[in-house]
Amino acid sequence: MAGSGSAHLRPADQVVLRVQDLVVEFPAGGGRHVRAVSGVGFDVARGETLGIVGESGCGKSSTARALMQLPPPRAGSVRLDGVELTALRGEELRRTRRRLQMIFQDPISSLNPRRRVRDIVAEGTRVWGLGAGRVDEMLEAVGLDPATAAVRRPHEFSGGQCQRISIARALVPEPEVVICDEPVSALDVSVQAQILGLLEDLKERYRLTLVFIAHDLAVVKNISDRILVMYLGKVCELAPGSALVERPAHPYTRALLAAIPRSGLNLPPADRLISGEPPSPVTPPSGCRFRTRCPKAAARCAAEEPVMRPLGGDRWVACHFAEESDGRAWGDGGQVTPTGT
Ligand SMILES: Nc1ncnc2c1ncn2[C@@H]1O[C@H](COP(=O)(O)OP(=O)(O)OP(=O)(O)O)[C@@H](O)[C@H]1O
Repeated sequence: MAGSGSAHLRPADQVVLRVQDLVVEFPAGGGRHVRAVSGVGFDVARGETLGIVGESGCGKSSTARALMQLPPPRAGSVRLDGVELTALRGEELRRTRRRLQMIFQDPISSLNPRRRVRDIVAEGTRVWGLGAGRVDEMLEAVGLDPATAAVRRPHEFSGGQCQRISIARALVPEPEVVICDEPVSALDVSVQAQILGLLEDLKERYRLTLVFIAHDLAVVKNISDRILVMYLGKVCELAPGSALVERPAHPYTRALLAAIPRSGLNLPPADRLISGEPPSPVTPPSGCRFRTRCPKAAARCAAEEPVMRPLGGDRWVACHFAEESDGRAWGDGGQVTPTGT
């Protein structure tokens, strides 16, 4: 058990997706392993949008793929409506996975360039035996004209339009949960807002539950009901979106917020809050993984790994020294030391 604890998980009957003690590993040469995800746990209520944020390499995509069982995690539990996905194989897994679909970061490379849009979006209708009318319905739902869009190929569309096609393809199998892995990161800022708005509309219209992954807290803060912050393969904070933004408890969350221009918080400039790269997940620091970059690190942080503990108001944090704060308390100019020092 990797230390994040399970106290922050809700009873299973209140959630549609429940993830517990998730571990994802990759071979790192010389018989060693990268533990990309190290004991992550969270749950998502039906109709909720859970944002997952953290720097590049913190394990967001590995978590997303493990939810889909692509590939199955090294350890841990992923329950969809109480069904343990990690225990399913073959046809049973394929059938259950229909209810869980994914949208990827790079819309252009995730679409087969040789196929016409109708065939790309229709993939799910053939696999799942759904009527072809679903293709036109989904293209319309994402704001594309089926009459003209369906016969064209991906290279004839802009990045934003390609992401609309990806979203249509993901919605064809009538999923309950959609995992959006950095769906706007590759798009122009002007297009990002349109795609975010579209996802929110589709969520309402098709009663979807969303897991929304981004490295940029500015992107998730407006669309997430709750936000989970990851650092080096672990959860460090989980809270309702507004509370997390207004009263960040974990020093790492504060650093992420400080990186957002005009965040409204009285935080020191981003470059004073966090610097350097995260340590390697092959050899993570002892105790708290953030301690090598944390301005508040103390001896206890190296000796004892913090577990998730409640702060009230459905806020949870894995930090020995996190306190109730309205954000202003952070304006003390704390200096994050570079990695490895
Ligand atoms: N196929 C792989 N083989 C080896 N290591 C991997 C593999 N995929 C991911 N990793 C490593 O696992 C860790 C987590 O990567 P992951 O892609 O899940 O993070 P992320 O937060 O999604 O980052 P990004 O936004 O850059 O994709 C990183 O250290 C990464 O180098």
